[in-house]
Amino acid sequence: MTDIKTVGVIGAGQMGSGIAHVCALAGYDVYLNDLDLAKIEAGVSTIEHNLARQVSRGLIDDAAMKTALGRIKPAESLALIGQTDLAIEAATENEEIKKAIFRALQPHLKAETLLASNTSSISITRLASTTDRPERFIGLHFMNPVPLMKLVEVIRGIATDGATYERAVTFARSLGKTTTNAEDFPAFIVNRVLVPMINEAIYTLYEGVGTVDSIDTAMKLGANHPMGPLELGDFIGLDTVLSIMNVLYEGLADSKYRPCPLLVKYVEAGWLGKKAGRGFYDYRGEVPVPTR
Ligand SMILES: CC(=O)CC(=O)SCCNC(=O)CCNC(=O)[C@H](O)C(C)(C)COP(=O)(O)OP(=O)(O)OC[C@H]1O[C@@H](n2cnc3c(N)ncnc32)[C@H](O)[C@@H]1OP(=O)(O)O
Ligand SMILES: NC(=O)C1=CN([C@@H]2O[C@H](COP(=O)(O)OP(=O)(O)OC[C@H]3O[C@@H](n4cnc5c(N)ncnc54)[C@H](OP(=O)(O)O)[C@@H]3O)[C@@H](O)[C@H]2O)C=CC1
Repeated sequence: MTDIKTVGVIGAGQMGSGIAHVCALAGYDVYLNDLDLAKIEAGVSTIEHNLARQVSRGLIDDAAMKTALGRIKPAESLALIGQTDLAIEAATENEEIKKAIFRALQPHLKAETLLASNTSSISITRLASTTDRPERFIGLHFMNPVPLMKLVEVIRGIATDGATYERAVTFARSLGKTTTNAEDFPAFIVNRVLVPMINEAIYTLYEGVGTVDSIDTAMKLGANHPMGPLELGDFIGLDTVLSIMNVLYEGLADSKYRPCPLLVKYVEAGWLGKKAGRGFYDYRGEVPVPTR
């Protein structure tokens, strides 16, 4: 059993809302924070939509949905997050943003609060070093979409102690997740393997080897991937894909990780994928339409 009762989630985007969703369903009281109340409310309505989908599929009942929603409280101030037993940061994949969040949270933290980051790629050791408790700081890397994906990667920074690791693993398992241990190197395991594959698919498009449709169809039917790599890039968010490639490129100092210029162009255009309405597909109509 976990001794954690309350969970704070910072960032109410696709991952923060998913983490709040599974925590509330598992019985935790959740405080959800973002830059303003409108963003928190948007996160809560995403959770409501995704819980309703689980009800319609017979995975949970109506009462469980209502109880879970009742457990999620908006936290406009980080002061509320600092009083939780476990604070999970799930804001934009940018090291400076994440460090600024942990610095701002610092004065509000109760002594026992455990800190976690859902970062996809950034050093847990570096993020932990901005806090007063690197021994109680850990990477809890959930997968997207959180309610459906079984894995949580657990990443210890250089100073993370054994008790924190055990508590984090017990917590993730209490959400019905399976954990794997990854060492603290750029992008850990899943994204070290997955994101260069997505970047390579974008090079394949850039070099004219295939179209959006032929590349995704090839990988879905030829390699049994549930989503094609370009659809998956859009699903993750192309800003996040680019950030991860940059962390790999800089952190491993190897040119094989250079981000594809076409990926950079899409991000510069604000075509960030599904969450922005447009990426390698245009999602604004009835069905997604390839943009190349
Ligand atoms: C970047 C990182 O740091 C790490 C990562 O997470 S990498 C990404 C890892 N994830 C993947 O690789 C996912 C690959 N895709 C899949 O496995 C499958 O397509 C899937 C599990 C996502 C969906 O499978 P499915 O249930 O057969 O699809 P379907 O019922 O049609 O649902 C698809 C839709 O529901 C979402 N979804 C379904 N149930 C959901 C739930 N309970 N909560 C949230 N989203 C849900 C999907 O994202 C998608 O959205 P829309 O319908 O709103 O457009
Ligand atoms: N997308 C994915 O598939 C996965 C992502 N991750 C990781 O999860 C994290 C979040 O990603 P994701 O949910 O996809 O991104 P989103 O862009 O969907 O959400 C990020 C949210 O954080 C908000 N935010 C930015 N700065 C702050 C701040 N200072 N305080 C509070 N909230 C802030 C953003 O607001 P605004 O939009 O106004 O900037 C936005 O609402 C990243 O670290 C990412 O790498 C991990 C696993 C999978």
